[in-house]
Amino acid sequence: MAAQIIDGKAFAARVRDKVAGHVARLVSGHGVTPGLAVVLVGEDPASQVYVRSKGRMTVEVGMASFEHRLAADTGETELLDLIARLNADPSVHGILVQLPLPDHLDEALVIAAIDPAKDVDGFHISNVGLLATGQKAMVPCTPLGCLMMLRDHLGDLSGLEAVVIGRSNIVGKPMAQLLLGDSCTVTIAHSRTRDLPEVVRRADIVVAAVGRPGMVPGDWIKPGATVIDVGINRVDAGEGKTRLVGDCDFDSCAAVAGAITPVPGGVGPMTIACLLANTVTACSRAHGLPEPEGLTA
Ligand SMILES: Nc1nc2c(c(=O)[nH]1)N[C@@H](CN(C=O)c1ccc(C(=O)N[C@@H](CCC(=O)O)C(=O)O)cc1)CN2
Repeated sequence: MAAQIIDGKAFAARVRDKVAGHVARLVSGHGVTPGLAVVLVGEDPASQVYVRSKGRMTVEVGMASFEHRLAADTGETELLDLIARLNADPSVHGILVQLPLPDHLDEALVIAAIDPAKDVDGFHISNVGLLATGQKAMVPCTPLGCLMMLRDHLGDLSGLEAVVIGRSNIVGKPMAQLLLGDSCTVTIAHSRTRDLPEVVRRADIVVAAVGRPGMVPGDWIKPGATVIDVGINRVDAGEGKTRLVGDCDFDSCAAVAGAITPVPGGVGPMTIACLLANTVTACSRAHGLPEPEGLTA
């Protein structure tokens, strides 16, 4: 069986079009322009690329982009002061601090300083709690993107067996909450899980989010299952070059699965599209206006 390839790049473009439509309605109907502030501390090359893409795409959908680039040795007080100013700024509806932060900064403290209503990453403990209790939350962008692709591909997810491999706060745990919210039977597997291959073989939906290149081989996959590969791992491609691979061994998984996301071009592009979706949602909520349809969990 050859799996259907779920084209995250094309899906993300459709999500951005929907966001642009909602932004246009906010601007023309209510005189409100959603604004997203992105804070980058230091010069991590991958983060610089992501932040540049975020700024460009924010402007492309008609929103205001505020970029704050701080030196790698920026102190906690200076960063917290900036967040306090962004929290108080009515033209800023979404705040994102690009991760990872330099080692001397306390990530949990910095995230806790963001106004939960502007926390478009969905990492603030208030949003984590709201999601876990099935209430209206800001939902982390990568899992939200995975959920959108799953719903689009499978329709109703209720009753399906889902296995999430990885228990990070950013992907694994919120992904499991979202799947539970859609009435899947959810298992979170991790490095201590006994007989991981057998656990994964039960799954109608596999979400791999461990950051280990090619860890999931095709013989772990139930025939016809939907495989969402969140891994973005840069590996040696010889001759001084590198290439990106996922957590799943693509060829062997694609031979068994019903559908699979590629790396690159799968989950990755959905992360930024969902950040834009969360920003327009945050703006709508801040102004007591209807939320965009199809862009939330
Ligand atoms: N505050 C946050 N920091 C980070 C997040 C996040 O959601 N919030 N996620 C990642 C990085 N990230 C966005 O910030 C991100 C990662 C990957 C992609 C993407 O489009 N990847 C492409 C490949 C790009 C490449 O060639 O390197 C793909 O998979 O096709 C977008 C955004 C960590 N930090």
